[in-house]
Amino acid sequence: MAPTDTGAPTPARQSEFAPAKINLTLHVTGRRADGYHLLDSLVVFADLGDRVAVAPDTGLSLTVTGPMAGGVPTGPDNLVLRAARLAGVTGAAITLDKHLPAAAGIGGGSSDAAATLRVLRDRLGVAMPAPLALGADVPVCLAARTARMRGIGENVEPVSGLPPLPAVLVNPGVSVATPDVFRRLSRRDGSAMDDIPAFADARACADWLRGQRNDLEAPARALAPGIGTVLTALGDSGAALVRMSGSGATCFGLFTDTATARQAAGQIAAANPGWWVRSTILGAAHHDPADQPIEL
Ligand SMILES: C[C@@](CO)(OP(=O)(O)O)[C@H](O)COP(=O)(O)OP(=O)(O)OC[C@H]1O[C@@H](n2ccc(N)nc2=O)[C@H](O)[C@@H]1O
Ligand SMILES: Nc1ncnc2c1ncn2[C@@H]1O[C@H](COP(=O)(O)OP(=O)(O)O)[C@@H](O)[C@H]1O
Repeated sequence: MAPTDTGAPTPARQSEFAPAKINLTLHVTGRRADGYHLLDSLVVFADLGDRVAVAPDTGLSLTVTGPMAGGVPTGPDNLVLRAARLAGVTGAAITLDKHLPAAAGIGGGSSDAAATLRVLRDRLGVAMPAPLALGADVPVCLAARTARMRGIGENVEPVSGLPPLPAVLVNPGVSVATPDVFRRLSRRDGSAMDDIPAFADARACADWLRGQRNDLEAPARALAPGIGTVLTALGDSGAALVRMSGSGATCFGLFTDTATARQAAGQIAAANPGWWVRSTILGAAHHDPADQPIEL
């Protein structure tokens, strides 16, 4: 690994939080000649996620641990190793502690890649490569703060004025492949998201969001009908707004207070033992005190 910019000794092991990404909205507004879709999305981050730790070593290696490690690739295809290679790193022992479901529309892999790039840049002085090469979601995950994402994902504009949003995330344990969901879109020329106002509170934000969309929700539901069951369960639990994130299958419910969100999560989890259910706060950038502030 390259030395730090300051010339100070490189610390032995550095770690970084990789928060879950939630698309509060996801409008598909066009399609490029190469098949990638133009998006307009309000993206927030949760206070739960994975953790990437990097220690200097002679070769490049990855160990995947944690409750959601099952099924996550451990070889060169893992986005953490792809990120390290893209940054030109050849000597690092990386540990990925996995808490987010994979292929779930909450950017687990993209956020892991972004956290790897952040730890390499901010703690270890490695030059930042162009993140889009790792996936359309990686630029916004690099910012790891509330943002409006446009283009295919490369245009990331910080957004302020969102209150912290108490929420429940639910994944029914079915994974849907992102390309399959985009392929099933019935139209690709939807309207852009409305301009984002400042919100007095979580209810005002939920009210505004009701007038926006996730255009991938209908095609994902057609591929995985279980998504509809999750949305119904969240709606029945008293959420002010329910929607799918990204290309699914994870859905979120927004609540007006944390206690109600926690109670709803408990009820949904008890009734559906196979589901991944978590209460969280969305939109408060980086709850992890170990992390550095991120500049866009
Ligand atoms: C849909 C979104 C919304 O935030 O989230 P997820 O469902 O993945 O969480 C992202 O755009 C996903 O980003 P990411 O998962 O990094 O996508 P990539 O690896 O670049 O692309 C996977 C595939 O998705 C399709 N794709 C992705 C992004 C985009 N703007 N247009 C597309 O058509 C393409 O078929 C591409 O081959
Ligand atoms: N670190 C990682 N964590 C999760 N999935 C990964 C990782 N690296 C590569 N992948 C692959 O990336 C795909 C997309 O994963 P992920 O980013 O979690 O989902 P999504 O794009 O739906 O938000 C998965 O199918 C998985 O095989």
